[in-house]
Amino acid sequence: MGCLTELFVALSLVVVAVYVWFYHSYNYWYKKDVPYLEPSFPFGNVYKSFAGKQSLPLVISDAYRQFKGKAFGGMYILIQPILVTVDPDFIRDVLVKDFAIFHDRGIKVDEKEPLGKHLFLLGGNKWRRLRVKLTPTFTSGKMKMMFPDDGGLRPGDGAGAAGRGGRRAGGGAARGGGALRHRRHRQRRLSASRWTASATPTTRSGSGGRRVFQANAAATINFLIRAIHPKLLTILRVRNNATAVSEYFRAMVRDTVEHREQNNVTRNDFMQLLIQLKNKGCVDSDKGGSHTEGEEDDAWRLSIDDIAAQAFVFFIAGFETSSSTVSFALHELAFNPDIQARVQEEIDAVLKENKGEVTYEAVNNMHYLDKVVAETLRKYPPAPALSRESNAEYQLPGSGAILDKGTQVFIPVYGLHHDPEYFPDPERFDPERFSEEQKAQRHPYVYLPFGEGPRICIGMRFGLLQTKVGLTHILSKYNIEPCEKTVRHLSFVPRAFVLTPTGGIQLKLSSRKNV
Ligand code: HEM
Repeated sequence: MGCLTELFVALSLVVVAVYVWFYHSYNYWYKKDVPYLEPSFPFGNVYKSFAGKQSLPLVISDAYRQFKGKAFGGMYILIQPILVTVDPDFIRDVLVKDFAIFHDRGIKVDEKEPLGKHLFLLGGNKWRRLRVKLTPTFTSGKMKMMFPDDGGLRPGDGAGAAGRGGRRAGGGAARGGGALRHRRHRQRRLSASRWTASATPTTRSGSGGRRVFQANAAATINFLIRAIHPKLLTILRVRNNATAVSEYFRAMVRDTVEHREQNNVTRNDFMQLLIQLKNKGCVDSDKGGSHTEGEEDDAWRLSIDDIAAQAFVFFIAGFETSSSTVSFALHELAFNPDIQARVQEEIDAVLKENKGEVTYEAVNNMHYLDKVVAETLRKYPPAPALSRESNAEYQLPGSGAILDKGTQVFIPVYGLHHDPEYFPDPERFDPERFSEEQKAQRHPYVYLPFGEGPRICIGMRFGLLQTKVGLTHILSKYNIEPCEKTVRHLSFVPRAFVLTPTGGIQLKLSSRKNV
């Protein structure tokens, strides 16, 4: 009995100590005189995210609406104070002017995870050096090179591992009409995600890729423990669910490299460029021959694990983002038949001029399609928030407050894109928001689907290209309409980091018999 009482007293003391510790932490923004949202024990301001009701980037975008009128505001992920930017001038400072202080994302790299050392996660000099090496893999010359001579990127054209292990999908899947489902693949159904996976050269099959995106409770718990203190992950020996994915990916990259090197196979894809970085430390110039982009860098050739990590990030960053954009665009076009007709008219005219071929130049000549994609990325930004971390103390603009070193700063992209001050009637789908006149009237830092500054999405041009090529192929052959299962106003999966529609997107495709 005595023992039980002691245990009870000890437990009560622990609970009280934790409570006091949390409440003490919740004074952080108050003491700095920074406007903040009132936190509640123990989740701070992210209960909805913890409970699986709303994703963290969307919780942050809601906070943006509450801070509107101020330059920034503070909130808490459990007890971790984070700053949300509101004023577009301040956003420009964080992303560009004061990049030297905010060059990292504040996401810790797991040193034991070989695939973790990729461009998105690395910080400081490691990031800078890698970014310089990888930038030449995304030139317009390289993009062009990835177009096959017979009419552009298509489902199944992915090459490399995708060609060997992947199943061909898409092409005839929706022939004669059918429903388009985003996220799940069934035979005879056209899948936007399957299409972009095959254009990114590292997939064995769509389902392998899918595992990377499986959002689950374990990932959320991992994230929250990290928010209390990153070291707790090591102390508690919490492994994220990445191990199986990591092994799968590394084996696939090793197989592909070995296959190409042993059989002298070369292909026009990212993997080939990564192999050049492994063997020479730089990629061949767009001019061909022995020219290289930059000097050969013997001191740092990428290791096989380095290239696996980059292939992995190209896949995760390029797969769901572009395929969701195709799906979201088709969803909006189904409900806006006049816009659909106009974009189809443009596609038909440009393809006619190009003898029916979907070439790099043809896609770049589709100016209305460009606006449709831009408006899709406004309404549905695949990355609904950006993050940065301060690496030094920082004077907050128009305030006496100093941001401490190591504070995470979030830029609420979704909130900005849905702010009626910048995009009147934000739920309306209107590509004309991206006419030259309207763009010139807007602050440039309120539209950030690819981020901005030196850390802007490195694959932006490729992402836009594969999205437009996908839409061109689909819209040149099919009319898109809502079907009985279509939901007009989409909601989003709460545990996903990339904006993902709950229940997928379901639409009716019917053959355009007149073309
Ligand atoms: C519609 C398609 C895409 C969207 C909306 C998108 C969006 C983004 C965003 C918002 C960021 C963060 C930028 C920042 O923090 O300022 C990012 C980073 C990145 N993206 Fe993309 N992305 C897309 C396609 C791609 C593709 C196709 C690839 C590669 C093949 C790619 C590779 C990357 C990489 C490696 C980074 C990290 C860059 C760095 O930290 O230096 N993305 N992307």
